[in-house]
Amino acid sequence: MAAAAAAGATPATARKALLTTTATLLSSSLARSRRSLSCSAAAASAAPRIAPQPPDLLRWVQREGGFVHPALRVVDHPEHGLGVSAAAAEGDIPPGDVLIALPGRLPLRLRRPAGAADAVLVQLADQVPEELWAMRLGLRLLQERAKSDSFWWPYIANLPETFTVPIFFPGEDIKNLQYAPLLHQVNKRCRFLLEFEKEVKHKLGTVPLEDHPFCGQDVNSSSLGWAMSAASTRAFRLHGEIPMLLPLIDMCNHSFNPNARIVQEGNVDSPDMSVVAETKIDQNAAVTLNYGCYPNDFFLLDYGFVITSNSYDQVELSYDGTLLDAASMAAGVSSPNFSAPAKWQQDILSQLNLYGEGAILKVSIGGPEIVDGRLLAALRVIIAADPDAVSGHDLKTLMSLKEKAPLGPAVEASALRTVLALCTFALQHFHTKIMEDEAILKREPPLTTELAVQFRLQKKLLLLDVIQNLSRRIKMLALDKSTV
Ligand SMILES: C[S@@+](CC[C@H](N)C(=O)[O-])C[C@H]1O[C@@H](n2cnc3c(N)ncnc32)[C@H](O)[C@@H]1O
Repeated sequence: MAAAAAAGATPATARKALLTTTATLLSSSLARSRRSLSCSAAAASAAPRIAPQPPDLLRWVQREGGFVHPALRVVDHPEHGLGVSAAAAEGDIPPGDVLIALPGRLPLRLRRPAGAADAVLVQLADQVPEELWAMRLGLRLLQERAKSDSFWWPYIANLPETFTVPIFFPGEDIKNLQYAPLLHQVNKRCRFLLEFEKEVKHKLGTVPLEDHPFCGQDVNSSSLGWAMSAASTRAFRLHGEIPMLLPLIDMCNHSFNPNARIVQEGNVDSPDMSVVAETKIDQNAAVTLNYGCYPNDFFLLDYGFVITSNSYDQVELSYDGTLLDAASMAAGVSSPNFSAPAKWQQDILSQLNLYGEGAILKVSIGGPEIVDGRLLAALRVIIAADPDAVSGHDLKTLMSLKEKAPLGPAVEASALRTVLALCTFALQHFHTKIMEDEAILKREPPLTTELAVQFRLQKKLLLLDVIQNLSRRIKMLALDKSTV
């Protein structure tokens, strides 16, 4: 098991290319029928908008046949950027009231090709791996952003000019994350953008101007990064379906205890989207949606923010026999055999998908489970070392921390102590101490530093929480034993 937190960095060239402000206007004959795709690096404070004085988004939605509750306003939130709030003096909004409704033509998404330019765009989108769905939608956004007469211009003009996602972090702050799984994802995205820039340039090099999806404008990793980030920070994928951008609805900020939810009606080709009050919304209160119950890796990578005390946050580990032997030895297990499990143990590990071909070795600590069920079951089974003791228990029982000591208090205490050792190993992989991180944050560093340091601090605090929780359980086991 390799503890995951370790420093690494995005290749300098990748970062440089993404941070370079680039906007190359090509043929002057098209200059009046298109808008610049210029992008800049992450801002130090709340992001400015694409247009310095953007049109009123709320009025545009109403003009185009949408509904906006009369109490709603778009307001600046000191920490979350713009947001939707209920105005004072309009009275509370009762649960069930419709807050925003968008007719089917307002959501922006990839569409069936309606011409040669669309066909080229779809061909480009087909080259993007499914996991980077935000880039596919981003291409469509970039297509509309390039047009001077886009139907969606009032929406696009209100989009942030910059994003605080880590692909735009300066190199120092990428290093400041100190957490290998996220560094891996950031590197992957940066590399993809650089490669994709080449593919896009190659493809568009032979496309006639009238079929060019970006009105003849140059597209580089910087503008592609802007588009991917605009989509990942704002798109909704309801019921796992095609992602889409929902004007105005995407001004609502996130909360794990939201007071509103999105409802989708109509058919797939013309979805009618609305936001409905889930609870009473007080005057002046922000309208919030739940973006999902995910770890901070997801929120930082896709949305550019970190949630403190996020109960869904996790530290990722890789199931590895050698490290587990070391951890269980540190926990006082006399002769652990994680590196060489017996045949009957191999069978159970295979059922847990931790052994054999196609095994998924990624496990986690933290989140609602506290200890990944697959990891906990593996620890219990290997430490028990007795097939008869294990045989009477199903996998569900072995995977649950709620099941108190299914294989007896001695096995349980050793398994939990092994997790404690893993937490300690993981803590040691961070280069800084909690107190150092807290001191950095007190000095109010630049936003990207703050995000990186807050991200790693939250991981460490999570590990400490798990250590405290498991220590309590081990004490209880000892008490139970002495009572017996
Ligand atoms: C769908 S947009 C919401 C509108 C956005 N605040 C704006 O200014 O356009 C999502 C973005 O809002 C910000 N945001 C939303 N919820 C947040 C929260 N709970 N904490 C911090 N930032 C938040 C993040 O920048 C995120 O990428």
